[in-house]
Amino acid sequence: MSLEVSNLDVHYGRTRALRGVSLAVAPGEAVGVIGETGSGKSTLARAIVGLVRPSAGRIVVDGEEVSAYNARQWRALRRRGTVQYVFQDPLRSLDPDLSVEESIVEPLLIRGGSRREAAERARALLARVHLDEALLARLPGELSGGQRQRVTVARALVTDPRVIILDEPVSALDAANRVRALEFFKELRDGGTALVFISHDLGSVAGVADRIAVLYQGEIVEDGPARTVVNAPRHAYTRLLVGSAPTLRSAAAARSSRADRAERAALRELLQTIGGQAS
Ligand SMILES: Nc1ncnc2c1ncn2[C@@H]1O[C@H](COP(=O)(O)OP(=O)(O)OP(=O)(O)O)[C@@H](O)[C@H]1O
Repeated sequence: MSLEVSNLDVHYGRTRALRGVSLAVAPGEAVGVIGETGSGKSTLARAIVGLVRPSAGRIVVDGEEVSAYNARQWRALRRRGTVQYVFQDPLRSLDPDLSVEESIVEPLLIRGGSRREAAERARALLARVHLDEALLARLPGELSGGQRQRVTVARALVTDPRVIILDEPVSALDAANRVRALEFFKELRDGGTALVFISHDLGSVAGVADRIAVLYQGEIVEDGPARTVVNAPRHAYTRLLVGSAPTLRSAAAARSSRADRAERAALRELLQTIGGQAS
């Protein structure tokens, strides 16, 4: 397993934000963690990258029990970049004063790589996320939202992480960019990276997640193959999520003649990947 979380509890003072959470993600597997606001999604992600300390339970990354690490070991692990956390807001993870190239190469330079090698790697990574090299000289403020998100992903990839946690990876993207992003995440997953998608919207990650875990009030109430969770949810809360998922629900609206063709094609593709039907 690339990531194994077992019986994790996290407290903030007297608030118990996570209760006995267990989640395993294999290399080349994509798991969606879905839950409403306050359900504990960010807390889980933050615990996995060592930003909050669990009060009980274990976290094992690539065979190492990181939940037992001290601050120095965490710093070393972060420098290696074995686990990467891509924040929901790309502007939060990109320094506004650094060019795209500088942002991408920074983690490599911190690890002691040469500037020349780092620049070559930045070019290769930009191509990997399907962005033009002409963007290397731009500042984050000079990019579109979709381009910025791809730059943050390129930056996360620079350390060849075993696990990438993506917070709301497609929620802010339009239909065409969403489909492109999902295709790219599939390529990453197929290359052996373990992916964890965090979202409040089941529909937005159902097309790429192999498995979906539903987090409700700090507990995982359902965990199963994405198709099963979407088509035959067992828990009442999951049924509510399926019913209210904007992307899944809007599939019906997209069938109407008013819906624009690109949106309809994107939705069809999304639904096909999870075994649904769109005409
Ligand atoms: N630093 C903190 N101090 C105290 N309580 C916190 C802190 N961070 C989160 N919480 C509480 O822990 C619970 C889980 O919060 P968390 O941010 O993990 O939820 P979330 O599912 O990520 O929500 P959202 O989708 O709104 O980001 C909530 O009740 C929240 O109020």
